[in-house]
Amino acid sequence: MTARLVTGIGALVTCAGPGGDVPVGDRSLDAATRLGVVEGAAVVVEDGWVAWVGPAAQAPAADDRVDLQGRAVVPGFVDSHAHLVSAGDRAAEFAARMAGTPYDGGGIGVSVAATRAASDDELRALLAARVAEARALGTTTLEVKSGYGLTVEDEARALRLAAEVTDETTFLGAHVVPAEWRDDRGGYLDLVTGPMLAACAPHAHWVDVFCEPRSPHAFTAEEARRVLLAGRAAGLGLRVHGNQLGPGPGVRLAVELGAASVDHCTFLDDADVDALAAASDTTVATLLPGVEFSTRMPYPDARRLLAAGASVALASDCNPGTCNTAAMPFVIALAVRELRMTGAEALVAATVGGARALRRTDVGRVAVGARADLAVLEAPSYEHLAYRPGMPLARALS
Ligand SMILES: N=CN[C@@H](CCC(=O)O)C(=O)O
Ligand SMILES: [Zn+2]
Repeated sequence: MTARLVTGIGALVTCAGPGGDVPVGDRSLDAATRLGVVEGAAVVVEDGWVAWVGPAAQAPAADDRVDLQGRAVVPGFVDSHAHLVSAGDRAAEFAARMAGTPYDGGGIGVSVAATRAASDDELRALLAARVAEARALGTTTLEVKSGYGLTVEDEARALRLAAEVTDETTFLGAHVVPAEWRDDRGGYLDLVTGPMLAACAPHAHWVDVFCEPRSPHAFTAEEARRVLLAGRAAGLGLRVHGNQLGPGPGVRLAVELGAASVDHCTFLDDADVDALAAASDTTVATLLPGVEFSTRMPYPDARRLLAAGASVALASDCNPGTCNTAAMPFVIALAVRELRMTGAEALVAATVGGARALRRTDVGRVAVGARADLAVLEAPSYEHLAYRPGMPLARALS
Protein backbone atom coordinates (compact mmCIF):
# COMPACT_ATOMS: atom_id res chain seq x y z
CA MET A 1 0.00 0.00 0.00
CA THR A 2 1.41 3.42 -0.93
CA ALA A 3 0.58 6.59 0.95
CA ARG A 4 0.48 9.90 -0.92
CA LEU A 5 0.53 13.22 0.90
CA VAL A 6 -1.51 15.94 -0.81
CA THR A 7 -0.20 19.09 0.78
CA GLY A 8 -0.03 22.85 0.23
CA ILE A 9 -3.84 23.05 0.24
CA GLY A 10 -4.80 26.67 0.91
CA ALA A 11 -8.29 25.94 2.18
CA LEU A 12 -9.71 22.43 2.31
CA VAL A 13 -13.50 22.15 2.30
CA THR A 14 -14.30 18.72 3.74
CA CYS A 15 -18.14 18.97 3.60
CA ALA A 16 -17.86 16.83 6.71
CA GLY A 17 -18.30 19.28 9.54
CA PRO A 18 -15.69 20.80 11.81
CA GLY A 19 -14.42 17.44 13.06
CA GLY A 20 -14.52 15.87 9.63
CA ASP A 21 -16.78 13.09 10.81
CA VAL A 22 -20.41 14.00 9.96
CA PRO A 23 -21.95 11.11 7.99
CA VAL A 24 -23.36 12.02 4.59
CA GLY A 25 -26.89 11.25 5.72
CA ASP A 26 -26.78 13.49 8.80
CA ARG A 27 -28.47 16.82 8.06
CA SER A 28 -28.04 18.22 11.57
CA LEU A 29 -25.54 20.88 10.44
CA ASP A 30 -26.40 23.85 8.29
CA ALA A 31 -24.42 24.16 5.08
CA ALA A 32 -22.00 26.80 6.35
CA THR A 33 -21.07 24.69 9.37
CA ARG A 34 -20.94 21.47 7.43
CA LEU A 35 -18.30 22.89 5.09
CA GLY A 36 -15.67 22.24 7.76
CA VAL A 37 -12.96 24.40 6.19
CA VAL A 38 -9.40 23.49 7.22
CA GLU A 39 -6.81 26.19 6.41
CA GLY A 40 -3.30 25.11 5.40
CA ALA A 41 -4.46 21.51 5.11
CA ALA A 42 -3.06 18.21 3.93
CA VAL A 43 -4.68 14.89 3.07
CA VAL A 44 -3.07 11.45 3.07
CA VAL A 45 -4.43 9.13 0.39
CA GLU A 46 -3.93 5.36 0.54
CA ASP A 47 -5.06 3.27 -2.42
CA GLY A 48 -7.74 5.76 -3.38
CA TRP A 49 -9.13 6.29 0.11
CA VAL A 50 -8.63 9.13 2.60
CA ALA A 51 -6.40 7.91 5.43
CA TRP A 52 -5.73 11.21 7.21
CA VAL A 53 -6.95 14.86 7.05
CA GLY A 54 -5.62 17.82 9.01
CA PRO A 55 -3.27 20.79 9.18
CA ALA A 56 -0.22 20.22 6.97
CA ALA A 57 2.14 20.87 9.86
CA GLN A 58 0.84 17.74 11.60
CA ALA A 59 0.79 15.46 8.56
CA PRO A 60 2.29 11.97 8.94
CA ALA A 61 5.07 10.67 6.69
CA ALA A 62 4.07 9.36 3.26
CA ASP A 63 5.69 7.62 0.28
CA ASP A 64 5.27 10.56 -2.08
CA ARG A 65 3.74 14.03 -2.09
CA VAL A 66 1.83 16.46 -4.29
CA ASP A 67 2.11 20.15 -3.41
CA LEU A 68 -0.96 22.16 -4.46
CA GLN A 69 0.76 25.48 -3.74
CA GLY A 70 -2.11 27.17 -1.97
CA ARG A 71 -5.00 26.07 -4.18
CA ALA A 72 -8.33 25.32 -2.54
CA VAL A 73 -9.64 21.74 -2.51
CA VAL A 74 -13.28 20.61 -2.26
CA PRO A 75 -14.85 17.15 -2.44
CA GLY A 76 -15.20 16.03 -6.05
CA PHE A 77 -18.68 16.84 -7.33
CA VAL A 78 -21.27 14.04 -7.22
CA ASP A 79 -23.39 14.44 -10.34
CA SER A 80 -26.37 12.23 -9.57
CA HIS A 81 -28.30 12.83 -12.82
CA ALA A 82 -26.80 12.58 -16.31
CA HIS A 83 -27.84 11.12 -19.67
CA LEU A 84 -24.47 10.50 -21.33
CA VAL A 85 -25.17 7.62 -23.74
CA SER A 86 -26.53 9.27 -26.86
CA ALA A 87 -25.57 10.26 -30.37
CA GLY A 88 -26.77 13.07 -32.58
CA ASP A 89 -27.14 16.79 -32.19
CA ARG A 90 -30.12 18.94 -31.25
CA ALA A 91 -28.60 22.39 -31.57
CA ALA A 92 -31.40 23.36 -33.97
CA GLU A 93 -33.99 22.43 -31.33
CA PHE A 94 -32.12 24.59 -28.82
CA ALA A 95 -32.02 27.51 -31.26
CA ALA A 96 -35.77 27.15 -31.92
CA ARG A 97 -36.41 27.14 -28.17
CA MET A 98 -34.42 30.32 -27.72
CA ALA A 99 -36.70 31.78 -30.40
CA GLY A 100 -39.80 30.77 -28.44
CA THR A 101 -40.65 27.12 -29.15
CA PRO A 102 -41.42 25.45 -25.81
CA TYR A 103 -39.84 22.14 -24.72
CA ASP A 104 -42.24 19.17 -24.52
CA GLY A 105 -39.95 16.12 -24.68
CA GLY A 106 -40.69 15.47 -28.35
CA GLY A 107 -37.07 16.01 -29.37
CA ILE A 108 -36.02 12.91 -27.42
CA GLY A 109 -37.11 10.92 -30.49
CA VAL A 110 -34.39 12.64 -32.54
CA SER A 111 -31.73 11.44 -30.10
CA VAL A 112 -33.27 7.96 -30.03
CA ALA A 113 -32.96 7.61 -33.81
CA ALA A 114 -29.34 8.79 -33.82
CA THR A 115 -28.41 6.60 -30.86
CA ARG A 116 -29.92 3.46 -32.38
CA ALA A 117 -27.97 4.15 -35.59
CA ALA A 118 -24.62 4.57 -33.79
CA SER A 119 -22.15 1.72 -33.37
CA ASP A 120 -20.99 0.55 -29.95
CA ASP A 121 -17.61 2.16 -30.53
CA GLU A 122 -19.15 5.48 -31.54
CA LEU A 123 -21.30 5.54 -28.40
CA ARG A 124 -18.36 4.44 -26.25
CA ALA A 125 -16.23 7.28 -27.62
CA LEU A 126 -18.98 9.86 -27.06
CA LEU A 127 -19.51 8.62 -23.51
CA ALA A 128 -15.78 8.65 -22.73
CA ALA A 129 -15.46 12.21 -24.03
CA ARG A 130 -18.35 13.38 -21.84
CA VAL A 131 -16.94 11.66 -18.75
CA ALA A 132 -13.57 13.29 -19.44
CA GLU A 133 -15.22 16.70 -19.78
CA ALA A 134 -16.99 16.24 -16.45
CA ARG A 135 -13.81 15.11 -14.66
CA ALA A 136 -11.91 18.04 -16.14
CA LEU A 137 -14.37 20.29 -14.30
CA GLY A 138 -14.20 18.50 -10.94
CA THR A 139 -16.83 15.74 -11.12
CA THR A 140 -15.66 12.46 -9.57
CA THR A 141 -18.94 10.50 -9.29
CA LEU A 142 -21.41 10.33 -12.18
CA GLU A 143 -24.75 8.63 -12.52
CA VAL A 144 -25.46 7.60 -16.14
CA LYS A 145 -28.90 6.74 -17.52
CA SER A 146 -30.05 4.82 -20.55
CA GLY A 147 -33.18 6.19 -22.26
CA TYR A 148 -32.16 6.88 -25.87
CA GLY A 149 -32.41 3.27 -27.04
CA LEU A 150 -35.99 2.30 -26.15
CA THR A 151 -35.70 -1.23 -27.56
CA VAL A 152 -34.59 -4.23 -25.53
CA GLU A 153 -31.25 -4.41 -27.33
CA ASP A 154 -30.55 -0.67 -27.43
CA GLU A 155 -31.39 -0.07 -23.76
CA ALA A 156 -29.28 -3.05 -22.64
CA ARG A 157 -26.43 -1.81 -24.84
CA ALA A 158 -26.61 1.69 -23.31
CA LEU A 159 -26.42 0.24 -19.81
CA ARG A 160 -23.55 -2.11 -20.67
CA LEU A 161 -21.60 0.88 -21.98
CA ALA A 162 -22.56 3.03 -18.98
CA ALA A 163 -21.37 0.28 -16.62
CA GLU A 164 -17.91 0.57 -18.21
CA VAL A 165 -17.59 4.08 -16.71
CA THR A 166 -19.68 4.06 -13.50
CA ASP A 167 -21.42 1.85 -10.96
CA GLU A 168 -24.32 4.33 -10.85
CA THR A 169 -26.24 3.11 -13.89
CA THR A 170 -29.94 3.82 -14.34
CA PHE A 171 -32.48 2.04 -16.55
CA LEU A 172 -34.67 4.67 -18.21
CA GLY A 173 -36.61 2.61 -20.74
CA ALA A 174 -39.60 4.71 -19.64
CA HIS A 175 -38.07 7.96 -20.90
CA VAL A 176 -40.76 8.46 -23.55
CA VAL A 177 -43.07 6.22 -25.57
CA PRO A 178 -41.11 5.72 -28.82
CA ALA A 179 -42.81 6.56 -32.12
CA GLU A 180 -43.38 2.95 -33.15
CA TRP A 181 -45.40 2.34 -29.95
CA ARG A 182 -47.35 5.62 -29.97
CA ASP A 183 -50.67 3.87 -30.63
CA ASP A 184 -50.04 1.18 -28.02
CA ARG A 185 -48.75 2.72 -24.81
CA GLY A 186 -49.83 -0.33 -22.83
CA GLY A 187 -47.84 -2.57 -25.15
CA TYR A 188 -44.75 -0.42 -24.66
CA LEU A 189 -45.17 -0.54 -20.88
CA ASP A 190 -45.46 -4.35 -21.10
CA LEU A 191 -42.14 -4.35 -22.95
CA VAL A 192 -40.44 -1.96 -20.50
CA THR A 193 -41.60 -3.82 -17.41
CA GLY A 194 -41.04 -7.27 -18.97
CA PRO A 195 -38.29 -8.22 -21.44
CA MET A 196 -36.56 -4.82 -21.44
CA LEU A 197 -36.27 -4.73 -17.66
CA ALA A 198 -35.07 -8.34 -17.61
CA ALA A 199 -32.32 -7.53 -20.13
CA CYS A 200 -31.32 -4.27 -18.41
CA ALA A 201 -31.52 -5.07 -14.70
CA PRO A 202 -28.22 -7.02 -14.65
CA HIS A 203 -26.42 -3.84 -15.79
CA ALA A 204 -28.42 -1.31 -13.76
CA HIS A 205 -28.43 -0.11 -10.17
CA TRP A 206 -31.47 2.15 -10.52
CA VAL A 207 -34.73 2.49 -12.45
CA ASP A 208 -36.08 5.90 -13.46
CA VAL A 209 -39.19 7.18 -15.26
CA PHE A 210 -40.16 10.49 -16.87
CA CYS A 211 -43.45 11.10 -15.02
CA GLU A 212 -44.95 14.14 -16.73
CA PRO A 213 -48.62 13.86 -17.68
CA ARG A 214 -48.39 17.23 -19.45
CA SER A 215 -46.08 15.78 -22.08
CA PRO A 216 -47.79 13.49 -24.61
CA HIS A 217 -44.47 11.63 -24.85
CA ALA A 218 -43.90 10.90 -21.15
CA PHE A 219 -45.78 8.91 -18.51
CA THR A 220 -48.75 9.36 -16.19
CA ALA A 221 -48.62 8.61 -12.47
CA GLU A 222 -50.17 5.17 -12.93
CA GLU A 223 -47.83 4.28 -15.79
CA ALA A 224 -44.85 5.53 -13.78
CA ARG A 225 -45.95 3.55 -10.71
CA ARG A 226 -46.04 0.40 -12.82
CA VAL A 227 -42.49 0.98 -14.08
CA LEU A 228 -41.12 1.76 -10.63
CA LEU A 229 -42.75 -1.23 -8.95
CA ALA A 230 -41.45 -3.56 -11.65
CA GLY A 231 -37.98 -2.07 -11.25
CA ARG A 232 -38.11 -2.50 -7.51
CA ALA A 233 -39.21 -6.14 -7.91
CA ALA A 234 -36.14 -6.64 -10.13
CA GLY A 235 -33.92 -5.32 -7.32
CA LEU A 236 -33.36 -1.77 -8.58
CA GLY A 237 -33.44 1.43 -6.52
CA LEU A 238 -35.97 4.07 -7.54
CA ARG A 239 -35.50 7.52 -9.12
CA VAL A 240 -38.09 9.78 -10.77
CA HIS A 241 -38.08 12.67 -13.26
CA GLY A 242 -40.95 14.72 -11.87
CA ASN A 243 -42.64 18.13 -11.94
CA GLN A 244 -40.39 19.45 -14.72
CA LEU A 245 -42.86 20.99 -17.15
CA GLY A 246 -45.69 21.80 -14.78
CA PRO A 247 -47.39 20.73 -11.55
CA GLY A 248 -47.85 16.98 -11.48
CA PRO A 249 -47.83 13.74 -9.52
CA GLY A 250 -44.12 12.84 -9.81
CA VAL A 251 -42.92 14.20 -6.48
CA ARG A 252 -45.65 12.59 -4.44
CA LEU A 253 -45.26 9.28 -6.25
CA ALA A 254 -41.52 9.33 -5.58
CA VAL A 255 -42.07 10.05 -1.89
CA GLU A 256 -44.82 7.44 -1.58
CA LEU A 257 -42.59 4.74 -3.07
CA GLY A 258 -39.48 5.79 -1.12
CA ALA A 259 -37.45 6.76 -4.19
CA ALA A 260 -33.89 7.91 -3.47
CA SER A 261 -34.44 11.06 -5.50
CA VAL A 262 -37.01 13.02 -7.47
CA ASP A 263 -35.38 15.22 -10.02
CA HIS A 264 -36.32 18.61 -11.53
CA CYS A 265 -38.90 19.67 -8.86
CA THR A 266 -39.50 22.83 -10.84
CA PHE A 267 -43.25 23.16 -10.28
CA LEU A 268 -44.17 22.26 -6.69
CA ASP A 269 -47.29 22.94 -4.67
CA ASP A 270 -47.41 23.13 -0.88
CA ALA A 271 -48.26 19.44 -0.55
CA ASP A 272 -45.21 18.49 -2.65
CA VAL A 273 -42.91 20.59 -0.48
CA ASP A 274 -44.44 19.19 2.72
CA ALA A 275 -44.04 15.65 1.38
CA LEU A 276 -40.37 16.22 0.51
CA ALA A 277 -39.72 17.77 3.92
CA ALA A 278 -41.36 14.86 5.71
CA ALA A 279 -39.36 12.40 3.57
CA SER A 280 -36.04 14.21 3.89
CA ASP A 281 -34.30 11.11 5.26
CA THR A 282 -35.41 9.07 2.25
CA THR A 283 -36.09 11.14 -0.87
CA VAL A 284 -33.82 13.91 -2.10
CA ALA A 285 -35.15 16.81 -4.19
CA THR A 286 -32.56 17.06 -6.95
CA LEU A 287 -32.54 20.42 -8.71
CA LEU A 288 -31.20 20.73 -12.27
CA PRO A 289 -30.97 24.46 -12.98
CA GLY A 290 -29.01 23.91 -16.19
CA VAL A 291 -32.31 22.66 -17.61
CA GLU A 292 -34.17 25.86 -16.81
CA PHE A 293 -31.26 27.82 -18.29
CA SER A 294 -31.41 25.82 -21.54
CA THR A 295 -35.19 25.63 -21.82
CA ARG A 296 -35.95 29.17 -20.68
CA MET A 297 -38.24 27.84 -17.97
CA PRO A 298 -38.72 29.28 -14.47
CA TYR A 299 -36.13 28.07 -11.96
CA PRO A 300 -37.15 25.79 -9.06
CA ASP A 301 -37.66 27.39 -5.65
CA ALA A 302 -34.67 26.10 -3.73
CA ARG A 303 -35.20 28.48 -0.81
CA ARG A 304 -38.69 27.13 -0.21
CA LEU A 305 -37.37 23.55 -0.16
CA LEU A 306 -34.46 24.40 2.13
CA ALA A 307 -36.68 26.39 4.48
CA ALA A 308 -39.10 23.47 4.72
CA GLY A 309 -36.26 21.07 5.61
CA ALA A 310 -36.15 19.02 2.40
CA SER A 311 -32.90 17.32 1.34
CA VAL A 312 -31.62 19.18 -1.71
CA ALA A 313 -29.07 18.08 -4.31
CA LEU A 314 -27.76 19.77 -7.44
CA ALA A 315 -26.95 17.82 -10.59
CA SER A 316 -26.26 18.57 -14.24
CA ASP A 317 -28.88 16.48 -16.11
CA CYS A 318 -26.36 16.57 -18.97
CA ASN A 319 -28.34 15.46 -22.04
CA PRO A 320 -28.61 16.46 -25.71
CA GLY A 321 -32.02 18.12 -25.31
CA THR A 322 -32.57 20.18 -22.19
CA CYS A 323 -29.04 20.79 -20.89
CA ASN A 324 -26.03 19.89 -22.98
CA THR A 325 -23.39 20.45 -20.31
CA ALA A 326 -21.99 18.36 -17.47
CA ALA A 327 -20.27 21.38 -15.92
CA MET A 328 -21.03 21.23 -12.19
CA PRO A 329 -19.30 24.59 -11.51
CA PHE A 330 -21.81 26.14 -13.94
CA VAL A 331 -24.65 24.41 -12.06
CA ILE A 332 -23.30 25.80 -8.78
CA ALA A 333 -23.07 29.30 -10.27
CA LEU A 334 -26.69 29.07 -11.47
CA ALA A 335 -27.78 27.82 -8.05
CA VAL A 336 -26.19 30.81 -6.37
CA ARG A 337 -27.30 33.43 -8.91
CA GLU A 338 -30.72 32.13 -9.92
CA LEU A 339 -31.84 29.81 -7.11
CA ARG A 340 -30.50 32.14 -4.41
CA MET A 341 -28.61 29.41 -2.65
CA THR A 342 -25.51 30.49 -0.72
CA GLY A 343 -22.17 29.31 -2.06
CA ALA A 344 -21.98 26.91 0.90
CA GLU A 345 -25.47 25.51 0.26
CA ALA A 346 -24.73 25.03 -3.41
CA LEU A 347 -21.42 23.26 -2.75
CA VAL A 348 -22.99 20.97 -0.15
CA ALA A 349 -25.87 20.18 -2.53
CA ALA A 350 -23.40 19.35 -5.34
CA THR A 351 -21.36 17.01 -3.12
CA VAL A 352 -23.09 15.70 0.02
CA GLY A 353 -26.50 16.19 -1.61
CA GLY A 354 -25.58 14.19 -4.69
CA ALA A 355 -24.12 11.45 -2.49
CA ARG A 356 -27.36 11.28 -0.54
CA ALA A 357 -29.36 11.13 -3.78
CA LEU A 358 -27.31 8.06 -4.70
CA ARG A 359 -27.48 6.66 -1.15
CA ARG A 360 -23.69 6.82 -0.92
CA THR A 361 -21.68 7.56 2.20
CA ASP A 362 -18.22 7.06 0.65
CA VAL A 363 -18.29 10.12 -1.62
CA GLY A 364 -19.23 13.80 -1.36
CA ARG A 365 -16.91 14.61 1.56
CA VAL A 366 -13.24 14.50 2.45
CA ALA A 367 -12.97 12.42 5.59
CA VAL A 368 -11.13 9.36 6.83
CA GLY A 369 -12.88 6.35 5.36
CA ALA A 370 -14.29 8.19 2.34
CA ARG A 371 -12.98 7.83 -1.19
CA ALA A 372 -10.14 10.24 -1.96
CA ASP A 373 -12.16 12.02 -4.65
CA LEU A 374 -10.80 15.54 -4.57
CA ALA A 375 -11.43 18.55 -6.80
CA VAL A 376 -8.65 21.12 -6.97
CA LEU A 377 -9.63 24.76 -7.58
CA GLU A 378 -7.52 27.35 -9.39
CA ALA A 379 -8.74 29.69 -6.68
CA PRO A 380 -8.26 30.46 -3.00
CA SER A 381 -11.85 29.67 -2.02
CA TYR A 382 -14.91 27.64 -3.06
CA GLU A 383 -16.84 30.92 -3.38
CA HIS A 384 -14.96 31.50 -6.64
CA LEU A 385 -17.05 28.75 -8.28
CA ALA A 386 -19.99 31.16 -8.47
CA TYR A 387 -17.94 34.35 -8.34
CA ARG A 388 -16.02 33.46 -11.53
CA PRO A 389 -18.67 31.68 -13.63
CA GLY A 390 -17.59 30.00 -16.83
CA MET A 391 -13.92 29.86 -15.87
CA PRO A 392 -12.30 26.39 -15.72
CA LEU A 393 -11.47 26.59 -12.03
CA ALA A 394 -12.12 23.02 -10.89
CA ARG A 395 -10.51 19.73 -11.94
CA ALA A 396 -10.58 16.27 -10.46
CA LEU A 397 -7.24 15.39 -8.84
CA SER A 398 -6.07 12.18 -10.45
N1 LIG B 1 -37.07 15.32 -19.09
C1 LIG B 1 -36.69 14.24 -19.47
N2 LIG B 1 -35.44 13.89 -19.82
C2 LIG B 1 -34.37 14.83 -19.99
C3 LIG B 1 -34.40 15.50 -21.31
C4 LIG B 1 -34.12 14.55 -22.39
C5 LIG B 1 -34.04 15.15 -23.78
O1 LIG B 1 -34.73 16.12 -24.11
O2 LIG B 1 -33.27 14.57 -24.56
C6 LIG B 1 -34.36 15.79 -18.81
O3 LIG B 1 -34.15 15.31 -17.71
O4 LIG B 1 -34.55 16.99 -18.99
ZN1 LIG C 1 -32.93 13.86 -16.91
